[in-house]
Amino acid sequence: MTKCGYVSVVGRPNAGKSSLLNWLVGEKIAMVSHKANATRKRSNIIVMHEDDQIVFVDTPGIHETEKLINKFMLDEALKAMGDCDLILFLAPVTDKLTHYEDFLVKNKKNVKHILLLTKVDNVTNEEVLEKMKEYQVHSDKYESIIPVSIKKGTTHGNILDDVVKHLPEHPYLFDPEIMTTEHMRDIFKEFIRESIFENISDEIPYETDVLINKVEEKPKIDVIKATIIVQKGTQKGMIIGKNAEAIKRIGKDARLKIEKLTGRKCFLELFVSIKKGWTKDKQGLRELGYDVTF
Ligand SMILES: Nc1nc2c(ncn2[C@@H]2O[C@H](COP(=O)(O)OP(=O)(O)OP(=O)(O)O)[C@@H](O)[C@H]2O)c(=O)[nH]1
Repeated sequence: MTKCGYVSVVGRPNAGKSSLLNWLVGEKIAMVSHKANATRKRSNIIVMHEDDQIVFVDTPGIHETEKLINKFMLDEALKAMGDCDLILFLAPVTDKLTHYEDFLVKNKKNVKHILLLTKVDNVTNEEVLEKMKEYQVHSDKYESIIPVSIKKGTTHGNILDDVVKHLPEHPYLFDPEIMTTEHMRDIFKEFIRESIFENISDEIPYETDVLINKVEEKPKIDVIKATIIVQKGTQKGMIIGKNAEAIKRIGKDARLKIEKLTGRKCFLELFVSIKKGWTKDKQGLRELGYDVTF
């Protein structure tokens, strides 16, 4: 009998969740960003490990703030934690234990979890061992503790073998041929958002979102039209940039990512539109495709 189950990837913003998932999948599907809070919506990422199937649920970082968009993110993270068979808790090696201890309190259903110490390339081996010793006070709570470095490339096998050990015997939940249950449109949207984060400094990227207006598959090329939504005119100016240089860079970066994923040529046309206060407005969030239920 095959093993198959849901695994939530949880940790504070910037803990390295998307990087880890990308690395495990070996394809650029989950969104990676240098800034916190880039991952807003949950997405399933399916990894076949030998004959077993792992369904990773990417969750936003757990944190509390005032803005509605952030409340939604916390809600999603907690929902994912309660519903899964296993949690991978990511703790950057330089973090104090407090984030992990907060998580233990929030993990009300006591879902089994593996503790991953991330970014271990930032410190010496002695410091890694020292941190692992600190976590020993909680050794009755986690299944195992694994140091990870995406930069140095610790072997995937260890993590996936360990994950599968804790999954139930179950038939596949998804067709093994598909990498993700996310609609292609959602992936294109994430690529464009990621390119905004990479090209625009400041707080602006947090106040933008992207709508995919149209995807048309022509015989030799995919034509994608998308709108970047901002809150104010000044932000629109920043996104477009002097002589439209910024938006050209965003468009080019996003197009290359899309072409790499689909293996096809792509024509990406970007528009910018102003929609005041969308991060605080439930209807506005719904229109952007967020499933707001609270
Ligand atoms: N040195 C080092 N940096 C890493 C490693 N893994 C991730 N990073 C960096 O850490 C930053 C955050 O990584 P992400 O994968 O976007 O983090 P996240 O937890 O998904 O962040 P949110 O989406 O904001 O919740 C990026 O700049 C990564 O390049 C690692 O193993 N070593």
